[in-house]
Amino acid sequence: MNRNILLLPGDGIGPEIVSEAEKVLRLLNDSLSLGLTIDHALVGGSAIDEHGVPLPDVTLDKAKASDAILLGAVGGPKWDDLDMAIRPEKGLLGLRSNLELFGNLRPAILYPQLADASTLKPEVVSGLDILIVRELTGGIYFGQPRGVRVLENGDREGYNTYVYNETEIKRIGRVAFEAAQKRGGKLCSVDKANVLEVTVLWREIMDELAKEYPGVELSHMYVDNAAMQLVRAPKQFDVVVTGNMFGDILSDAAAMLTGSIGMLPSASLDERGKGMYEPCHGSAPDIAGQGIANPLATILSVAMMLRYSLAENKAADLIEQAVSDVLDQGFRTADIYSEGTTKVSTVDMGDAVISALSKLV
Ligand SMILES: NC(=O)c1ccc[n+]([C@@H]2O[C@H](COP(=O)([O-])OP(=O)(O)OC[C@H]3O[C@@H](n4cnc5c(N)ncnc54)[C@H](O)[C@@H]3O)[C@@H](O)[C@H]2O)c1
Ligand SMILES: CC(C)[C@H](C(=O)O)[C@@H](O)C(=O)O
Ligand SMILES: [Mg+2]
Repeated sequence: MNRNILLLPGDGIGPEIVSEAEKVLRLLNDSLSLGLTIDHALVGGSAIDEHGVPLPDVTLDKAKASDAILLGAVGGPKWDDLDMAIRPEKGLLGLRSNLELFGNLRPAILYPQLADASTLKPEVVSGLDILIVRELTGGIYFGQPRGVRVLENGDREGYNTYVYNETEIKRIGRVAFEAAQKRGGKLCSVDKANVLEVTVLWREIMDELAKEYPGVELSHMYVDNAAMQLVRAPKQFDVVVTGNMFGDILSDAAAMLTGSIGMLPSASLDERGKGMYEPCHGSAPDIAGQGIANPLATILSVAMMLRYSLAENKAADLIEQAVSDVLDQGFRTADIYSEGTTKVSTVDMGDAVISALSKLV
């Protein structure tokens, strides 16, 4: 069966990490005869430089025609002064909304070999395995009206709208309940229902859904407490479900529990399981071009792609095993380096995964 995979390297470290992930994908494609056709396109700042817009029609058309997409990262100081409507980030947001990728899965798993790399005490994070389910196409990111206006007194006022309708809450809720059902059976819904009406509705709907999933134990937590609990006792969580902005923030915090944001992959899925896969981190302009970025989050995103969009579970398992083997061998990029391990570059880390994978296929 032929499947089309679109690679969108993007900006900053994006091209560096996506080319390591591409090596992994090509090796598996060849050795397991996965029938994947791999194409590339521009998004974000690189698309602005070439086409004047962050999401050119040619990229969107290719994305719509593909079976799965792998994205590196977008953005960087070069484009920070552009109008909001044409910033690189709009390219990513446009892909998410045009493809209706509302269900964002961000698993934070601590590889035991990295217990020392986390800034938290090993006993706090060892064995950590949590899943953040973030709503990705609604909330304050997309609510209208939005903008900056001038008031009668001449003051400028910025405004955004935090809005969720029942349908949007229900569909992300179902993704989270179903994930919890397959995992540890615990779901924590994170909101700000003590202040924001939109999240009062969110909480009501999660309670209604809970009746359909008797095997899942639902709890609620305010987002400020959730941020604190994530660093105090993260292992109390199994699945966390939350809105777009809270999920963005909490997943970066969760990333540090795993040692580095360079370890956190993600899947963004539509109703039918078509997906875009990307590391949770950004384009890291501070280290771009130095060849030191950690490619593992992107490589692990390929594993999620194989599992969720391509039903190639064996290939996905092999990638995760290879990553674990490489960590066992002591290879570390700078962000996860600790004494006694071997510091390697982005390309060396990619090569180490390829070499571990070659022994497994
Ligand atoms: N999905 C995306 O495309 C995405 C996500 C987040 C931020 N961004 C964009 O990226 C740009 C930079 O944002 P930021 O600095 O706030 O966040 P960032 O995630 O790019 O970087 C934060 C810190 O983490 C480090 N880091 C990130 N990824 C790493 C990796 N793979 N290996 C080692 N270290 C890594 C960076 O060096 C930096 O110190 C902005 O333009 C932002 O809008 C894009
Ligand atoms: C770049 C930005 C639009 C994006 C977000 O806020 O969703 C990023 O931070 C992420 O976590 O994927
Ligand atoms: Mg983010």
